[in-house]
Amino acid sequence: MPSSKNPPTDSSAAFPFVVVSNRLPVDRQVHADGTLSFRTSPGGLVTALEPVMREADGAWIGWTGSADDETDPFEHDGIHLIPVTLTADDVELYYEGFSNDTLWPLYHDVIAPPAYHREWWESYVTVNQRFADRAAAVTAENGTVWVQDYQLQLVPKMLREQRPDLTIGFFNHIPFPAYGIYSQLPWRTQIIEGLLGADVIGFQRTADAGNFTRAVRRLLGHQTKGTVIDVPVEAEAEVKSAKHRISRVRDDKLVRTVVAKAFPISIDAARYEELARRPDIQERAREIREGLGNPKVVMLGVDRLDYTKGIGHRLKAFGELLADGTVDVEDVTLVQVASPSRERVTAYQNLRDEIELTVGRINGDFGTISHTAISYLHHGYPREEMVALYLAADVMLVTALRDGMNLVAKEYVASRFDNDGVLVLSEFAGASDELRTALRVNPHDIEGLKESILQAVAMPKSERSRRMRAMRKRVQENDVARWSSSFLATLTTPSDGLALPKANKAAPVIDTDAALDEAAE
Ligand SMILES: O=P(O)(O)OC[C@H]1O[C@H](O[C@H]2O[C@H](CO)[C@@H](O)[C@H](O)[C@H]2O)[C@H](O)[C@@H](O)[C@@H]1O
Ligand SMILES: O=c1ccn([C@@H]2O[C@H](COP(=O)(O)OP(=O)(O)O)[C@@H](O)[C@H]2O)c(=O)[nH]1
Repeated sequence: MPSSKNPPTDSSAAFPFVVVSNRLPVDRQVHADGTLSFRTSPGGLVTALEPVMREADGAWIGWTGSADDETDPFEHDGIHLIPVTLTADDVELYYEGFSNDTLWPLYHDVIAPPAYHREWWESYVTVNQRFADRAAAVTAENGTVWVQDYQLQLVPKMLREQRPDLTIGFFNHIPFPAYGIYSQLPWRTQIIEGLLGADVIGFQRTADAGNFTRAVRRLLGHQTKGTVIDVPVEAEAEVKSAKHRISRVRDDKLVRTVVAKAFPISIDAARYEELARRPDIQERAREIREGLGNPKVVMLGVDRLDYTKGIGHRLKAFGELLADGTVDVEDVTLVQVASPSRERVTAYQNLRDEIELTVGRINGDFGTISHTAISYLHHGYPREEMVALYLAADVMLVTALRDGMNLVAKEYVASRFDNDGVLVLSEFAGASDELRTALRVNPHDIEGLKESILQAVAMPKSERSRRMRAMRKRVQENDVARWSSSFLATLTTPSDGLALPKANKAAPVIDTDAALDEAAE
């Protein structure tokens, strides 16, 4: 049932291509004097989708980041933005609760314990319906809707029920857990059914797609082959509208074919290199090093302050290196950007306390009047400053315990047009599938992490350059434009790459009108 918030926009505003994500790329802020300002929303989803949307003539549906904000649709940077209102209760139950205290820890291998509350689930259903209604109201006939991420997993099914004419894609930016973990979720079947409303479901890693497909088999018993899932067709409208994806399988059953496959996300690599080549940004990088007292080695960590990012493990390794004297505070400084995130969720508040206590202890124990061991920054910085930090850093530390992709790792590589710098990269971040010449680490193994940090600090220039060149090639070739075009190509040309079951091979596409007649007889 359509929800009352944000009633459908005028039908004249119909977009052939619509992206739906929890967050819009910017928070629109109205100041007391009536002036407006825009602040970039946190996180890699926005970093990745912004360039895609600037190229596409579509609309982006999402939340502005403030409770009870009833902002009308507006244009920003050439992108048409359509806000969805979240009340203070929605923020607490749907966003902070079910999305970030149930799904987030569950999907990140229960690093923190997920909480299961029925009222959070109810709010998740209500808010997903609101996003689906909004998309249904603004998308042109036979248009394409691309739904993003774990906050909106019910939207594909809800949207298909209202608008079977649409082509629907879904991309999951975070890991999809193994069935042994996923099966904890009291609403595990509803979520899988929600996702199967899409025609193509994208994941960061092949392992995530495999975990999802296994969950589909275990919970629903649907047939799967390779990346293709056969979903039995129930509604007549579905058959009539989605001809190209309907096929007949054994026993004359009609199925929709859904593709579940890895499409590793990336960044606008050329844009990062362009920024890194700017003289003012290079000057800023020099200033940063000077401000730190020109240490021999600058190490850098950049993360949302999130327990998945392994910031504590990184600090432990660095603290032990200082304690055992292998690293001298006069020579090596760690800059840790920990940008504020989900600050009302208890697990995030506890994490902040822990991290800040550890930083304080390490600085107190090892700092000198002229050198601080860790420069800790609890801020969110604009992209230009991020690039200056990347240029200033000899060693980049990405030690996530679990991470969908980690765009910071790719941004570091894209910015280092000088082919210098060493990336220490957790094997539990999606980026590690591609950046094979990084120093790959298991962040739980503190001894191994310490050894890798020492190896990075002492690495000869020729080896740094060889490793960085290989990673740069990969990031330049597989940039965000390639990510979106390969996803959208799979979405809009469904026969591409489909490993159809044997019974379908002779006639993968059927005459659906005739099939309906037959079914009616
Ligand atoms: O919107 P927030 O709750 O403030 O969180 C920010 C975003 O965090 C997550 O980002 C993920 O997407 C990145 C791009 O694909 C990926 O590199 C990273 O590994 C993920 O953690 C989240 O998935 C987004 O929905 C949030 O907007
Ligand atoms: O102060 C900051 C910290 C981070 N970021 C950006 O936030 C994104 C983080 O994405 P990532 O995939 O690494 O992790 P997520 O936060 O999405 O889990 C990257 O584009 C960073 O450059 C930023 O612009 N300013």
